[in-house]
Parts: sequence; structure tokens; C-alpha cells
Amino acid sequence: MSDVSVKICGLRRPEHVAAAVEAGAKYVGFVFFPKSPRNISIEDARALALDVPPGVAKVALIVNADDAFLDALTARVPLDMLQLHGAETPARVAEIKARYGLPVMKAVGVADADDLPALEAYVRVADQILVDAKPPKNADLPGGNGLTFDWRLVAGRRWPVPWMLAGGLTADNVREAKALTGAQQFDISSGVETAPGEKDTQLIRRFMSAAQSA
Ligand SMILES: O=C(O)c1ccccc1N[C@@H]1O[C@H](COP(=O)(O)O)[C@@H](O)[C@H]1O
Repeated sequence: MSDVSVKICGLRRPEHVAAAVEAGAKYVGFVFFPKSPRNISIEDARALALDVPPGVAKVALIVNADDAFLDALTARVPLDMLQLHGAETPARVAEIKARYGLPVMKAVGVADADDLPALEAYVRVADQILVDAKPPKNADLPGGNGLTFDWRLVAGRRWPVPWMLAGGLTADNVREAKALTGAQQFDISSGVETAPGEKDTQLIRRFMSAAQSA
């Protein structure tokens, strides 16, 4: 039995949700960000989420969302976690957690050692931390760019809450990512796609197998 947990993010089709669940993903992610090729409507996400079995966490990825959107989202989609992937402050993270009563995972972008202190404020308010590659300046997306960062920056790091590694992961590099960082949780989106937003069942299975044997 593997000690690794995987989140497959940016799912939009039932066959890809099924492939992720059948292959052992512990989290499935839905992206609510109109600029993303993985964006999904609330009603389409609801239909997918209703078919996810217990034991697999349904995660909504949101970027600087306001309360009106979050009210509508949480009223319709049965969710287990909110992933905040924008410039939400620690105070906003705490506010969202209190208002919706859902566990919150805050993404923090890392490019160099100067980005690491920002994590400390978030581990006090979030239930989990997602350590992702920092997007390039002027990037359209704050994540999901298929970029890695220098994993040695977080080698052996421990925080008081669970953490997940993201950014440019693939079936070919997840073993090295685990060995270098000691991460036990991995989040992937573009690495299981054939084109932006186009998930692939075989790539999902291949990544799950590589992560579980890493
Ligand atoms: O996937 C997206 O479109 C996305 C949009 C806005 C914010 C985050 C997004 N994706 C997240 O980014 C990381 C890394 O993704 P990748 O594997 O490098 O493609 C991951 O947490 C995605 O959930």
C-alpha cells in the first residue's frame, strides 16, 4: 500500500474523474477560473461531484473568489475542500474557512528562497499548504502552467499542517520530486493532459502508478 496521496486537478469529464478515482486518487479538483482552459461551470462540476465516491475529496480550485461566487458554488456543489490559488491574504483564508466550514488549502508559489517565509503566515490559518511553482510574470494563470521549481528549496521541510507538492509534475519526474522533497502528497494538472485542458485517461493512470511506486 502506497503512502502517497495524489490530487488530479482540472477535471471536466466523467471518464477522467472515473479514471482518477479507479487509479487511487485521494483528491479530485475542479477549476473555477474563467481564464483557465480547465474552467468548469458550477452545474457541470455538481454533476461530476455527485458521482465521486466517499473517501475521495472533491476540491474546488478558486482564484480570489468573492463571497457571492463562493455562496453559489458551495450551495450547489458537494465539496470537501477549497483550494485558494490566488492572492488571498491569510486573513481572507481564515474568513473563507470560517464562513464555509470547509477545510482550506492555500497555494503558495515558490521560485526562490525569498518566497518561503510567506508560507509561515498561511500554515497558521490553512488546513493544508500547496507548494507550487511561482507563475512567470504576466502569465495568464496563477498555476497550471506545467512549470517546476527548484525542489531543493523545500528538501526535508516540515510544516505544522500537511502539504502537497505541485508544479510541472509528470510520471517521469514524480519519483525524483518525492526523493528530493520528501513530499507525501502530489497535485498534477497539465502533466496528465495532451493539450491545455485536455485530460488523458492513460496519462492519469501512468501518473498514478508512478506516484504510488515512487
Ligand atoms: O490548472 C489551472 O488551470 C489552474 C488555474 C489557476 C490556478 C491554478 C491552476 N492549476 C493548479 O496549478 C498547480 C500546478 O499545475 P500543473 O501540474 O503545473 O499544471 C496545480 O495545483 C493545479 O491545481
